[in-house]
Amino acid sequence: MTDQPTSGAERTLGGNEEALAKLRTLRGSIDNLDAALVHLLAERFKCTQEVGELKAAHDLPPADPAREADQIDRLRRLAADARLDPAFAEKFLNFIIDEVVRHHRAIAARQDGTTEE
Ligand SMILES: O=C(O)C(=O)C[C@]1(C(=O)O)C=C[C@@H](O)C=C1
Repeated sequence: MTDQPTSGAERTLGGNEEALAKLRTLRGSIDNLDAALVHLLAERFKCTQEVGELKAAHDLPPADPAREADQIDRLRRLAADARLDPAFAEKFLNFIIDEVVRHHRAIAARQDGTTEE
């Protein structure tokens, strides 16, 4: 017996038990991978929080474009090897770094006694 369908795609598959089972297995893996991504991002932001504090303490600028260029080159190569679209990998990294730089600016502003945001 199959559990009740829980989404539109599951309802559409209806009585196709084989396809339904495959979809559910794949979605289980996707959920595990999404959880891993959240945990990895949380660890990354813990590190960048410390970098932000270090930069503010030593009056370093929040962003380091040369470092970013190296990271983008490296990630694009890794993506290509992994058969992931390098343009997507670059966009994803830039999205994360933009958020990190926003945090760095807020840390620096707090340290200067000013309020940013
Ligand atoms: O390595 C740094 O200097 C950081 O602040 C971390 C980080 C990143 O998130 O990887 C963020 C901003 C910089 O422009 C470069 C890299």
